[in-house]
Amino acid sequence: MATEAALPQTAQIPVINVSQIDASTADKLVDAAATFGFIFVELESTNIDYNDVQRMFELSKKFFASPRSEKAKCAITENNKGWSSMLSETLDPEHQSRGDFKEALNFGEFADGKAQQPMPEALAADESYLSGFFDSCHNLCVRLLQLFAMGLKIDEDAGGKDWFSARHDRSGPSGSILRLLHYPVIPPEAGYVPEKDIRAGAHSDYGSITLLFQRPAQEGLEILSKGWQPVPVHPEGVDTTRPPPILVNIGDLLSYWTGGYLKSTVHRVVVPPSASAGGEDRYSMAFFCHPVDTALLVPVPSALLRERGKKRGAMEAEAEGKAITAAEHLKGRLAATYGWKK
Ligand SMILES: O=C(O)CCC(=O)C(=O)O
Ligand SMILES: [Fe+2]
Repeated sequence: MATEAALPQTAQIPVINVSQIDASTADKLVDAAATFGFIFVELESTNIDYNDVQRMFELSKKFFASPRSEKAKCAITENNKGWSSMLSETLDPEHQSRGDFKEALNFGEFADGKAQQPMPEALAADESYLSGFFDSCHNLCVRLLQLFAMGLKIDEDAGGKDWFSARHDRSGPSGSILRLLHYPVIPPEAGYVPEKDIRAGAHSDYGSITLLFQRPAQEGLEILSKGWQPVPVHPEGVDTTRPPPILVNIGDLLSYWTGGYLKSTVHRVVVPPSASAGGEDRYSMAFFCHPVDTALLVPVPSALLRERGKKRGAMEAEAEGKAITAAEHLKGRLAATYGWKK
């Protein structure tokens, strides 16, 4: 359920401190998610250590710099795990000959510190470290899901603040993915055209919530809100000497689950014109949090949604006796994107 957020031209995505699990933080998060679908979360207010973010970016660089033949051994498969390069479906065919605009490495859930997919040679020694970072991202998502549940005023007798997190408890397989992204610089002689050289095509994310880690001075993300609006790495009011805040956005599944109340906002990546004159490669990292595959997307028992929600998404499906699971929701979204058979 991708929508265009009602973000006024001049509005800023709010920056929220999530160190407290309390009603005021919860209300701020839900407000931002219902208005913009995007929220900045102060990194220092989370369980994630900036040294780990930086080390992850070092590992990412190391992997993407490794020989193509090695990366190809971990090529992405239908389970959405592995390395993909130049996602051609996101690019205008007239630009195909330019080569790679973007490559990515997706890690699914680890089990006891072990990847459940071919491990790239360049990262083999860091498998348990990557698994630990995956866990930290998941734990932050659990905290955010608790805050969302509080802000939505989920009925206490139905599970209250733990209603979403109980459905993201890692008791079974899930679609959660940790993704490393690399956008190589386009050489100036390639005739860079900012409006055409889209590095990641317009899309919305599939899962519950996404954490996006951006690097200082590596802008490029834009969100669709009455036209394309650039998203800064350091928003106004956050000193550039501080770690960039984590950008959190709502995915299609959580939007579907809440009848569209929380917005899954369309976004894309361009490399700003200033980068055209010999800029640097852009690296980013995303953690896509999904419920366990078996979670049934029934209407959220929320006082706020009963009051303000629309009979859409999970609310409509339930009324028709067609509630789907998280796995079915994801399968539908992947099939729509990659043309894989349902
Ligand atoms: O690289 C970015 O900044 C955004 C990536 C993204 O939106 C995605 O992978 O879903
Ligand atoms: Fe995205």
